[in-house]
Formats: sequence, structure tokens, C-alpha cells
Amino acid sequence: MRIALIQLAYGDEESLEARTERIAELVGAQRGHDLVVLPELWAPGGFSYRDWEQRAQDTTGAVARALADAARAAGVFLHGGSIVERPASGEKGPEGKSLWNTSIVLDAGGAQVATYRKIHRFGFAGGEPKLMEAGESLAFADIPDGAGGSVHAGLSTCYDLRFPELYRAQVDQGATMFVIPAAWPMARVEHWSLLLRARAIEDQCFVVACNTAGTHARTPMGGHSAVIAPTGEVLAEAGDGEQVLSVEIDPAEVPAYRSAFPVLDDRRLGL
Ligand SMILES: O=C(O)CCC(=O)C(=O)O
Repeated sequence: MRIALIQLAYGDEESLEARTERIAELVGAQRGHDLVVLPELWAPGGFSYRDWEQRAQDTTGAVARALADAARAAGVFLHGGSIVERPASGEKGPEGKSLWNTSIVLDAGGAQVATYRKIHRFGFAGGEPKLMEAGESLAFADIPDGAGGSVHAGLSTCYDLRFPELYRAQVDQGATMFVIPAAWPMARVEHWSLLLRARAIEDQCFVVACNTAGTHARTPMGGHSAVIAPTGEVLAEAGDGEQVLSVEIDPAEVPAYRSAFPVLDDRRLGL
């Protein structure tokens, strides 16, 4: 199974339209991969809180349509990162807000096969909790593995990575891969790298994690996107700047490793 992570770098000067065109070109260049992954909130800007209201879109809006066109043109299954979602239906969440941090996943024909609303909002009293609602449901995507089968992947976003119980819940529902788009800052990039490996090791899953690069909203992003095997081996890791990471994995490694080293069987549930 061939996977490409597009670790996009952007700054405040680039318009949403220009960035969307650039993403379409980058996705177009990944033909031949089974899965392409983009970072969290690459269009509205991960930390560009002041722009979110104005850049919010429905999951059928201009960014989603551009992602669908890009997936179809390249013939790749695409995790399109996330958007600031404002549902066209006028839906509001329990806190009365109408924005969510929502990931969009498309098949190689451009059809939307999954969406995921970020469950753990980052920013404590400011940032996401102030502006957005929290997602309430686990989400998964069945990603073709290039050999006639598929991989059951759990979806999560950035700050979710700090909450291991989310990933255990995904494992309990059959996940063998975690796909994690992010806009994780440079200031805590060591947490990012360590937690990615921890999630892979403790859950014996592949971790496919695509971060942001560059500096926007005065926040340097951490890069260091990575693909990690269920053993914890780092199969590929990006540097700090814009970079496309291309890696081949063998999905059969998960059942093989889980049966050779069956740690998950020793869980003590209910204590
Ligand atoms: O947890 C962190 O340190 C960063 C999380 C974050 O930037 C996010 O969720 O957008």
C-alpha cells in the first residue's frame, strides 16, 4: 500500500484560492499512491482564528469540491485534511455554535466516503472551544490497500492525539491504522513525535500523521509528519519544511505483529 503525506507549508500572505490551487497540483502529482493525506485546516489556516468565520464552508463547498476534483483527477483515495465547517443546513451544536473542525475523506472517484468532526478542541478557554463545537462520534474510513483488500482506519485530528482512550475505542472497533492530520506547532513538536510512536506501539496500529509546515498567524508549525509501523518503527519522517513523504507499507503487518506479540489480549478491562 503506497501512501503520500503532503506536509504543506503556508503563510498568511497566501490567499485561500491560491492555496487550494496549489493543493490540487500537489495531489495531482501523487498518482499511483493508494492514499494521499493533507494536513488539518490547510485552507482556513490552523491558527488563523480570526479568519475562520469568514472562511467556513459546508462539506459540499468550494474546498470540498476542489478536493473531490483533485482525488478524481489523480485517481487517489484522499484524506483532504479538515475544513472549518459551517453546515448549509444551519445546524447548531449543543453550545449554540455553528462551526466544527471537520475532516473530509474521498475515494478515488471523488465521492465523499467519511467526515470526522474533531472531538477534542484545542485552545482551552480560547481557540477552538471558543469558536467551535466538539464532534461527538468516532469515524472510520475503509481505505483500499492496492492489493484488493482494505484497511479500516480510525480518523482523528491533531490535539486528539493527546487522548489515548480515543484510539483504544477505535481499536475496539477494528482499526488497524490511525490517520491524523494536524497543525501542530513547532513549540511542542517533540510531544507530537513521541505521542505518534506511543499510539502506534500501544495499539499495534499503523500511524499515518500529516502535519503542517511554515509559519502562519505568528505560529511556527512543527512539520515532522510521519508514518509509523505497529512495532513503533518510524518508516518515514519529514523535516521542518514543505515536503511530500512517500512510503510503502504492508497492512498484513498488523495482524502478524498482534499475533506474534499479543499485548492487547492482556488488557484488564473493568478495573
Ligand atoms: O496539543 C498540542 O500541543 C497542539 C494541538 C493543536 O495545535 C491543535 O489541535 O490544533
